[in-house]
Formats: sequence, structure tokens, C-alpha cells
Amino acid sequence: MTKSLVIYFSMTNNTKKVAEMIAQELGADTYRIQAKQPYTSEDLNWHNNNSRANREQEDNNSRPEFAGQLPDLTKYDRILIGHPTWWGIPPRIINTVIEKLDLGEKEVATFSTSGGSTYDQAQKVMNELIGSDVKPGRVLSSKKDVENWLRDIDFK
Ligand SMILES: Cc1cc2nc3c(=O)[nH]c(=O)nc-3n(C[C@H](O)[C@H](O)[C@H](O)COP(=O)(O)O)c2cc1C
Repeated sequence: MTKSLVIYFSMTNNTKKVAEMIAQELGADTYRIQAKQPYTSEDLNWHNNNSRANREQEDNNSRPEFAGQLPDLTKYDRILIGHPTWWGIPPRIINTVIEKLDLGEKEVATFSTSGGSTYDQAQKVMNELIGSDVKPGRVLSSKKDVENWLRDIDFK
């Protein structure tokens, strides 16, 4: 049987909710990425040019550290990676994590939640980070979105 793992980062739980819907659909396990230095609400204030999140997103080389150990992927065939959209792209901690994971033999798909942005810019980041065989990602919000996307990428 195909085993799937949903790895996600979520600050205000929108991505968490979608990750859990996906996990339920696929009978997948979940792993939540936590930042080593937790984000405060001021860190996430996108109205402030100098907020932590805005500075990280402006810096291509920013790689915020995660807390704890990343999951052991050996028993999984499929890895799904979920994230919020910060300035059109994944939070930089997603780069940190993906660069540490050995995704070589896995089928990988990525998804986001957003306040309206599409997945286009995030997809470019993922193609560079993971390779062009990563499944086409999508911004998801409802159970219906999740069902449609999983079907479209042949995961369901
Ligand atoms: C720093 C920051 C930047 C954001 N930039 C965007 C953006 O460019 N486009 C967008 O549609 N939403 C943007 N958002 C909104 C989030 O993508 C959206 O609320 C998301 O669902 C949050 O996911 P979470 O609850 O899992 O953290 C931004 C939020 C933050 C905190």
C-alpha cells in the first residue's frame, strides 16, 4: 500500500486544516514544521517592511532554522509539503527543510493556502528546490479543493 506523509508549516492554522484534510483523504501521517525561533505576531506583520517575515522573504539566502528532528522518510512513497504564501512564495523555512530532506526516490507534491495569491510563483520555487518532476501545486482551502487536486495529480 502507498504510504504518504504530509509535512506542513502553518502559523495561523489555515495550512494545518488543509494538511489534515489531505491526511484524512489519503490515510497519511502528518508532520508539523516548527521554527527554532518561534514567530511572534509582530514577526508576521507584513505591513512592516522590517518585520522578520518580510526580511526573510526579501532575502533569497535566508534559511530560518527548524526545531527538533525532521521525520524519517524511509517508509513513505509520497511526500506532500504544505505552506502559507508569504509574498507570493513559501516561507523560507520551507527551503531550509526541503534542502535537508532526501526526496530523491519519492513522489512529491506541494500545496499552499493564501489570501488570494495563486500558486504560480511558489511553483517556480518548488521546481528549483525539488526538480521539475514535482507535481503541479495548488492553493487549497476546502475539502472539495483537496479532493479535486489529489485526483488531478493522481494521488487519489
Ligand atoms: C508575512 C506574510 C505575508 C503574506 N503574503 C501573502 C501573499 O503574498 N499573498 C497572499 O495571498 N497571502 C499572503 N499572506 C496570507 C497567508 O498566505 C494566508 O493567511 C495563509 O493562509 C496563512 O496560512 P497559515 O494559517 O497556515 O499560517 C501573507 C501572510 C503573512 C504572515
